[in-house]
Amino acid sequence: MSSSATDDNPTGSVKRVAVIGAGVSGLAAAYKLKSHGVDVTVFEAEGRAGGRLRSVSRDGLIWDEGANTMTESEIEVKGLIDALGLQEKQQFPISQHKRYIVKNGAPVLVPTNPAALLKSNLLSAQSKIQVIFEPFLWKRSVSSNVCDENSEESVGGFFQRHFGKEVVDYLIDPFVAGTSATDPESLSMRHFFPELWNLEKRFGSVIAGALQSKFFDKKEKTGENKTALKKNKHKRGSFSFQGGMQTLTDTLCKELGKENLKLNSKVLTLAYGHDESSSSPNWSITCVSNQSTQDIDAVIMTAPLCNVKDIKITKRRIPFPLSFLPEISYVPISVMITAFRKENVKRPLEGFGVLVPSKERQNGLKTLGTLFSSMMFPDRAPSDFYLYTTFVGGTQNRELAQASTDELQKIVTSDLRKLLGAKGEPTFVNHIYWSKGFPLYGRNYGSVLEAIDKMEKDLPGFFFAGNQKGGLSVGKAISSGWQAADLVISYLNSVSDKSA
Ligand SMILES: Cc1cc2nc3c(=O)[nH]c(=O)nc-3n(C[C@H](O)[C@H](O)[C@H](O)COP(=O)(O)OP(=O)(O)OC[C@H]3O[C@@H](n4cnc5c(N)ncnc54)[C@H](O)[C@@H]3O)c2cc1C
Ligand SMILES: C=Cc1c2[nH]c(c1C)Cc1[nH]c(c(CCC(=O)O)c1C)Cc1[nH]c(c(C)c1CCC(=O)O)Cc1[nH]c(c(C)c1C=C)C2
Repeated sequence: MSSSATDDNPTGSVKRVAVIGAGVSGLAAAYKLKSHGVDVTVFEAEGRAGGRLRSVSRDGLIWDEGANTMTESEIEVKGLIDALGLQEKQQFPISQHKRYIVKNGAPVLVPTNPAALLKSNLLSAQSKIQVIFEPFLWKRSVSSNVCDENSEESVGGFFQRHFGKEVVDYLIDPFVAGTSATDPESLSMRHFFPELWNLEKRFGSVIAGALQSKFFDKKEKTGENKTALKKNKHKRGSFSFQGGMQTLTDTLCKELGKENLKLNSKVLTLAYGHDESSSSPNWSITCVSNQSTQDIDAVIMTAPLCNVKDIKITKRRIPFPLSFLPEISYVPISVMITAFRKENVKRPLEGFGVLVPSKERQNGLKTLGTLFSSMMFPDRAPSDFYLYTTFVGGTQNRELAQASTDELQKIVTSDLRKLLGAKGEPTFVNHIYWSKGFPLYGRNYGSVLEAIDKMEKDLPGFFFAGNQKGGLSVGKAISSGWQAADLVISYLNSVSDKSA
């Protein structure tokens, strides 16, 4: 092992870290560790890197089979994109704020501000009044209003208390469908919207709390250069990259170097403990290809917990049973890519896409929603075609998620006919089925986080990252990888200090 003392590496012995999983969280963690002079190896079960970032380019079409867009909401994201020199490749969707929700069988433009919400016909007058009076009805002083701190209240229950059933049906329901393929009743408010959950605890009213905390944020931000904030205004909101989202993970792989990425290397065992050759305790890993890697100082795990359960872990040669890991529910989802000749789409909508509330199943609609992929990114299809990405299934219809391609094509084409006036059959179809698309942030999610904490506490140098800890989005996955790398760096420094 090479050794050279640097600021990042005072003891001179280069530390070795294993990252399990080459999805965006694992690659972000590995990139951060390598930037700090750590010898990092990423082990990936599949024959490709990227995980749920998977872009395809074929027949003049470019589409994403996993994540389609991301945002810069997390501070680590902008830094990473800048460090990778990807700003020039960022693609911001044309008219991305034009989003539609179906009401009474027809797409309605989603209002982008409170005034527009009050003018729109998405909500009835009664619901609008309930929204207007929420800040007054839910003042913190009326403590009976605020739910019990530890209750596992559902997202639907929380929003119905504050805003009524119609807001749940026509705003919250499509939002959670469009951001996690779930439904308001199956999600835990505390775990899926932790910020709003805390706003109610602090302020009572969600609206009053959001305004005040946004106000505080603004006050804190006055120190920042206001023009810089304005300059970056267009940077807010969703974006992708030229070639699709996988451009991000491909770039991370390039920076990491082929020699540090082991594909087709599903990790089977993790062993922690002393071995003869090393002075300090460390980890060893065996993979499906019978490769064994010794003398590892720390491990970052980004594989889904359902896969972690299959890994044999030992601690000082004693089995470390994972029976305490709770059952995690995953959300199945099918993604169907379709292309139609423009002359065969009578009512094309401009913008980001359309969401179908579960209430609209009564109008015969069966999909969760459709992204207007070539409207957002015109270079993704020939100029005389529209490209769409439609989502089917989720917790609202697990069976439909695993329907056949032919059956799904019928369902998707029928919905696009109703919503966009699509005629005939698509000229191109591609179907991807994710059996475990998303971890479900359900009401038992506290036990999942406790189990993750227990592993990190009981296994020295073992850290979790990924979309099961801290949120589903690409940005949150990057942030969790970044934070795990920081924890590893601190851990390695503390181990070095002890042995110095
Ligand atoms: C259909 C779909 C659409 C989405 N759309 C969006 C979107 O528009 N915007 C957004 O922000 N987010 C979106 N997401 C969510 C986002 O893509 C994911 O949450 C995020 O990419 C997860 O990254 P990750 O690194 O945590 O996990 P993953 O990408 O799942 O990576 C985990 C990796 O671990 C590997 N692995 C598993 N077990 C082992 C093992 N034993 N040994 C070695 N490797 C192993 C897997 O093969 C995988 O490559 C979407 C997700 C899906 C499924
Ligand atoms: C119709 C179903 C889905 C669509 N995209 C996804 C599903 C299940 C997957 C998905 N999309 C986003 C995320 C990240 C969520 C997060 O926590 O940030 C995931 C897992 C991005 C996203 N999609 C929508 C919103 C509001 C967001 C958050 C970021 C942003 O504001 O862009 C809504 C939305 N999703 C879909 C459509 C058609 C749509 C709105 C019209 C497709």
